[in-house]
Amino acid sequence: MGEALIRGMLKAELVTAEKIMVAEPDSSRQQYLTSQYGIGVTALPGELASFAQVVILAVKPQIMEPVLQQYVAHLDESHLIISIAAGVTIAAMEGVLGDSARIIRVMPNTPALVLAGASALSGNRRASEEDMETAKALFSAVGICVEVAENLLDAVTGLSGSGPGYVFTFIEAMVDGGVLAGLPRPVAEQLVLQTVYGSARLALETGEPAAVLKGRVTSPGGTTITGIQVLEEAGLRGTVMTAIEAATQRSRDLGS
Ligand SMILES: NC(=O)C1=CN([C@@H]2O[C@H](COP(=O)(O)OP(=O)(O)OC[C@H]3O[C@@H](n4cnc5c(N)ncnc54)[C@H](O)[C@@H]3O)[C@@H](O)[C@H]2O)C=CC1
Ligand SMILES: O=C(O)[C@@H]1CCC=N1
Repeated sequence: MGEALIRGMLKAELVTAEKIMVAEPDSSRQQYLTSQYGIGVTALPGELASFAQVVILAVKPQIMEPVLQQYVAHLDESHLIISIAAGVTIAAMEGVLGDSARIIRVMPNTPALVLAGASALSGNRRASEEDMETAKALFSAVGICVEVAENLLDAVTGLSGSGPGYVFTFIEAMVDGGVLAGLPRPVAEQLVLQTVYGSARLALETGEPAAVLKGRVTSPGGTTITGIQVLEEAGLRGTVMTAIEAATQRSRDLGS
């Protein structure tokens, strides 16, 4: 996800490559990032802290605490700390960095890579209005960005953070359905991706509720309502809701 943000921010021309440095312990990843994006790389927390005014934490939640311990001696109130880690609370980060740290949590998603991300953020009391505007500018450059209360970030993670995973699973299933109906897979893939893209654009650009837009597809006694009946009988809606609640709970568990 960190790389998606790098690519998105460079593509949005929000920052130039020389303004970005990545702390990455894996030397092969270091070489890849430098050659791919022309950005600075280091394995040294001190070098990163000296270079950056905004530090984006994009390591897995399971290792956030030990990683913060590596940085605590190098970070101070001059740094804006932005974490994209699922579940890791501001309080947990303040527990390592101290309660004078300026911390903002953001939950983005991978479409940020093509400037179509969905992010939500929440800051601690030390994060100034300017800090919040900085974070909003960073993540608005790669999609939409909304502010929520921190206790809703688990729901954001379960919904839009993980959401591309649900959508890609549905896309896979639709493509397989097209193949089952006799279409060559490449043709089915092309049609499915455009259908999902077009449907999302139709909803975004008309602002009409999904139920209304669905109504315009479901001809009486037609094919669509026949297919939807199967989805409803299989409990599609309830299953999707349960999946999002389960992912939300996983986010809570990662933070506990
Ligand atoms: N993958 C996604 O769609 C999203 C992920 N996130 C969050 O982003 C974070 C990263 O997730 P992924 O990108 O999926 O994991 P990842 O494993 O692809 O990336 C984590 C990166 O951290 C690096 N790393 C490990 N130890 C390090 C250290 N000591 N110092 C610096 N870098 C270190 C790894 O080399 C790796 O490149 C997680 O906290 C996740 O919750 C948030 C939103 C969406
Ligand atoms: O699956 C995960 O834990 C990460 C956080 C949201 C999307 N991917």
